[in-house]
Amino acid sequence: MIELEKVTKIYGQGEKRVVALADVSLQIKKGEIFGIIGLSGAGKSTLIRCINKLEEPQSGTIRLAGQEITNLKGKELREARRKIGMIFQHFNLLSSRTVYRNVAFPLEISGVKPKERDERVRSLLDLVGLSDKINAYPSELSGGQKQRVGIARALASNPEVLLCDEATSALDPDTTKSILRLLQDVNRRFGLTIVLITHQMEVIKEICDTVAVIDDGRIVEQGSVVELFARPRSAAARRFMKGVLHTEIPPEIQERMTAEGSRERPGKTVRISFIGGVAGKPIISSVIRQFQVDVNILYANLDFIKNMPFGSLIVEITGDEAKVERALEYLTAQGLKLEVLAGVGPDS
Ligand SMILES: Nc1ncnc2c1ncn2[C@@H]1O[C@H](COP(=O)(O)OP(=O)(O)OP(=O)(O)O)[C@@H](O)[C@H]1O
Repeated sequence: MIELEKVTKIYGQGEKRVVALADVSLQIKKGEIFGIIGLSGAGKSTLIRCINKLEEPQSGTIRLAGQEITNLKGKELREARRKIGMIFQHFNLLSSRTVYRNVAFPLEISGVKPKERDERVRSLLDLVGLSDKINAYPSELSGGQKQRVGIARALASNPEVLLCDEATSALDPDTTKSILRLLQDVNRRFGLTIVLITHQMEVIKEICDTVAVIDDGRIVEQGSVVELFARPRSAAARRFMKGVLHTEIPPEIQERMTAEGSRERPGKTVRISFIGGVAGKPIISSVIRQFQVDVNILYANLDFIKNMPFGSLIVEITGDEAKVERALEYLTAQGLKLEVLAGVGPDS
């Protein structure tokens, strides 16, 4: 749906030269929710502004639904832009217009007849759950309600793509969730492609299918969200995930792992990470039964990435050394990721 090939955008010259995007290539598929995550100044806004041609890259190509937009002008550019809706961090509503007239605005500009316009505005406000605020002014709305108006307005001209520029960054966590649910809903209902830029990994984890990590103007990693969480390759991705997944070993467990005499029998302390289906299987009890080892759970954490269970357990597996080894092999064969944190002989 959207393809970027070696897009480079440079601001300024000489000492003031800033490479905001360096050789950025991305492929965003029709109907997916694609997240772009990066720190402040990484180049996210520049990227999204290049996609709707508010910025002109120095080199590279950008295609939207197969059409190269880089050289479009006038009527053709307007037509292409109509395929793209956009929502913003600070909503960008017109303060002197009511909710109804904010949503009607793009339809007025494109000359949609009053009756059709009225029907469309009312159905959009119904979709975003704001029918009761139809005559309110933006100043009378909460942040979440303002963003709902923004979404209704962006959808007014039936776009194929919705660009979201830090759309939930100004909202509290509960409101963020409700806005993300709404975006997911419109994505599913209309097959709308959503491109979302954010610095919040929670947002990526909650609704994105695919993610690209941007760092200092470069895409350092891209792929499915589940894959990113299971096996982050870049330092930037790992940094973003730290606060989200609680995979850090709690200090109490660290202490226990290093304390003398904490383990009476030989064994290993292992971190087991899992994703998806295995979460529903009784793997631990199978290990105990099949290999006659003891399993002591020291720490457990279960989370969800887009409704997919994702978790980690820290366990002590003790018993006969060969059986412990076989138990670990069995766990690996079940598709679990194992990391030995400490172990073999009894602590003494
Ligand atoms: N109009 C401009 N003129 C000069 N430099 C710019 C301009 N716009 C952005 N930059 C620079 O380009 C780099 C990328 O900026 P950009 O706004 O795309 O980052 P960002 O990831 O969106 O950051 P934030 O999350 O803070 O909005 C930054 O170093 C920024 O200072």
